[in-house]
Amino acid sequence: MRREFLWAWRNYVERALGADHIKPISGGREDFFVDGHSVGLSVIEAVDTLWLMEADDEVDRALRWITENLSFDVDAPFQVFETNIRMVGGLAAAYHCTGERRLLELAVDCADRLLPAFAESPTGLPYRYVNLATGQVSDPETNIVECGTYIAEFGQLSEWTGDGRYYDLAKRAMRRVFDGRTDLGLLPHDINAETGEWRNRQATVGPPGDSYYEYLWDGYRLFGDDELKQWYDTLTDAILSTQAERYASNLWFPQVDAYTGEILSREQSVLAGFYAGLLAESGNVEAGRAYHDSFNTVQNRFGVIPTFVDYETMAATYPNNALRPEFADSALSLWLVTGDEVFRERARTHFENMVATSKTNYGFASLSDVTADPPTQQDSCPGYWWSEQMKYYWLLFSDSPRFDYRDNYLTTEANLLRGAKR
Ligand SMILES: O=C1NC[C@H](CO)[C@@H](O)[C@@H]1O
Ligand SMILES: [Ca+2]
Repeated sequence: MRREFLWAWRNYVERALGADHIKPISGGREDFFVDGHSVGLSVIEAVDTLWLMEADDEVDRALRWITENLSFDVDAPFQVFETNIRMVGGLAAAYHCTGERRLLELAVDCADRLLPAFAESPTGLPYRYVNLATGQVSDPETNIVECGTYIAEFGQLSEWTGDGRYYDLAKRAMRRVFDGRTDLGLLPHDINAETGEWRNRQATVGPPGDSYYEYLWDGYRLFGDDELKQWYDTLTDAILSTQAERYASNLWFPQVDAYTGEILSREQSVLAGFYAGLLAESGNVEAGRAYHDSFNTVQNRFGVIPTFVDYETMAATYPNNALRPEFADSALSLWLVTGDEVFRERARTHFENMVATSKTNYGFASLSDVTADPPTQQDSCPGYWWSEQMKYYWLLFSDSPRFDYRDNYLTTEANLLRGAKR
């Protein structure tokens, strides 16, 4: 795992250093946040993984690029949610691992440029975009993930700086979402930031519902906020009692109408696989195990889990897979909670199948069709690959001396905010 990661890293450094993404087939460069202007996303995503792998010369090289090149003074709209979980979170994790103060300053600078999206909103639900140079906000047509996935990173900044603004703004948005729950205790997923009105009826544990639930629990775990736990418990009780479905002896979470509970779709997103780990972390171990078992059935059937599978037919309704990490994410969480070797076996298969299907000339490629023989590749490697699955595999198999296996925390982008042992 370490050899594969460092091989891909060295190719990135040689061919695309500073680009948000490397194009792993052609060796080219690709922008993520803003067309025509990269901010070194893959460097920021890779730092804590390199550190945990004890590749300290590469950590130094990454820090050198960041301190010499990274600036958020960019006159363009950045997506608030993605900028937080990737850039604020990545810099915060790099600071947690290395203690390099400049990284904290950059994380705070980035977060400060995101704040107008919250402060300008009449409801406290953040706009989706903000211009990092001018503070101009845009797009109120948002969802509960992009409104409620900040408290881990923002709360950590409040703790480190003593400025409670970050935590308060993140929590205010989460409260507004929670206050909109239906009589069934379920949440639709699309919402208008200016009016607070729901824009749809469908509830999902997949995107764009997923990390709202994740961060309610994480905010409680990280900062001891019992109110967040109450909100999490209320919503999770409703999901387990109303949304869960046992089908062909597997546990699934179909999309349902938040007001009536009627099943709207039996498609499951590969991203929903994170939920198995969250359930286990929050005390619902059997449900977490059962949901991971369900996705393991899909991994065994396809080799690489398709972006969407219909669990009634077990057909891939959307056959691509952009190197999605969630099955490995929840395998690590379940292994940390239960110690059960089965989760390491499943993660090993996930790793081996990824290498067999995604490895290409200069790195690892997203797949356009996992059902093709062999699966077809796309010339793109997402930033989360550097932060997520390679870190999950490493932690599962390395017994890293730099990671506190008993007391730790990884964000939804696998940024390490607790548990680095320097
Ligand atoms: O929470 C997230 N959602 C989408 C990406 C991984 O699929 C990643 O950015 C992160 O894990
Ligand atoms: Ca995630």
